[in-house]
Amino acid sequence: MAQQPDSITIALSKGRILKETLPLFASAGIEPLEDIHTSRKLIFETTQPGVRFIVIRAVDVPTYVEYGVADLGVAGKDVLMEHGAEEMYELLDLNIARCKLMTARLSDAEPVPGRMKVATKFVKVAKRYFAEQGRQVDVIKLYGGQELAPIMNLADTIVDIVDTGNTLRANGLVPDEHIADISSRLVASRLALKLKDDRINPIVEQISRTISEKQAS
Ligand SMILES: Nc1ncnc2c1ncn2[C@@H]1O[C@H](COP(=O)(O)OP(=O)(O)OP(=O)(O)O)[C@@H](O)[C@H]1O
Ligand SMILES: O=P(O)(O)OC[C@H]1O[C@H](OP(=O)(O)OP(=O)(O)O)[C@H](O)[C@@H]1O
Repeated sequence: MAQQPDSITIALSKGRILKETLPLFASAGIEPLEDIHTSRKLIFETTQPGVRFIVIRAVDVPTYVEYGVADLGVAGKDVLMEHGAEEMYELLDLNIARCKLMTARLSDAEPVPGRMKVATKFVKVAKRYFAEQGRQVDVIKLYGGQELAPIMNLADTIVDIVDTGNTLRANGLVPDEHIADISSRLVASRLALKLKDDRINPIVEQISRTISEKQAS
């Protein structure tokens, strides 16, 4: 379904941040016409004519936005850092899904002489981080459950999201180095900001007000 010139498409990450994202758009008068959590659909018309949501995997949000297929998108800063943020602008810190991107290792791990093996979903972020430190590493790509890698001796260290630290503790790991503070961001395509700013600005301003009110309460 091609985009109408005056329509707005908003790419939402399904998964853990969807539930916290929807009230922010609802405050700007944008609510899905169907239950987004139970439907198998990927496109949802909303209460605002010409504004629709697409609901996709978190890692795919930057792709839809950078190609200008989605005008706006919501994704974690971790996902944006890993993808690279060309052709898009970060408009707002939504202050949801706050966590940290960290390295972690087995609590009884000895220091690694020479090249370190790092397991992670965040290959580019990890390579950049260790390169900046002048440390030699081999990065091993995993798609989840990174905490298993040091236990199984697949890697010496992981780069992963840490929130409560429960997953690390449950697996005998400890957080080590802090790479970045993470939260979800509202991003816009460069094209949409040029061509549709009159439709986008009121949405962004209202969500920004809602975030400020939430922070103040
Ligand atoms: N434990 C956590 N606590 C708080 N925020 C988190 C946590 N884990 C991930 N996040 C944030 O929420 C975003 C979405 O996480 P989610 O688990 O839904 O996606 P994902 O694991 O990247 O996607 P998928 O399930 O499609 O592989 C992440 O990009 C990150 O910014
Ligand atoms: O510090 P905690 O509160 O325990 O949260 C951190 C965990 O949450 C995320 O996992 P997710 O549930 O997304 O699974 P994943 O292993 O597929 O990434 C992340 O990858 C950690 O494993």
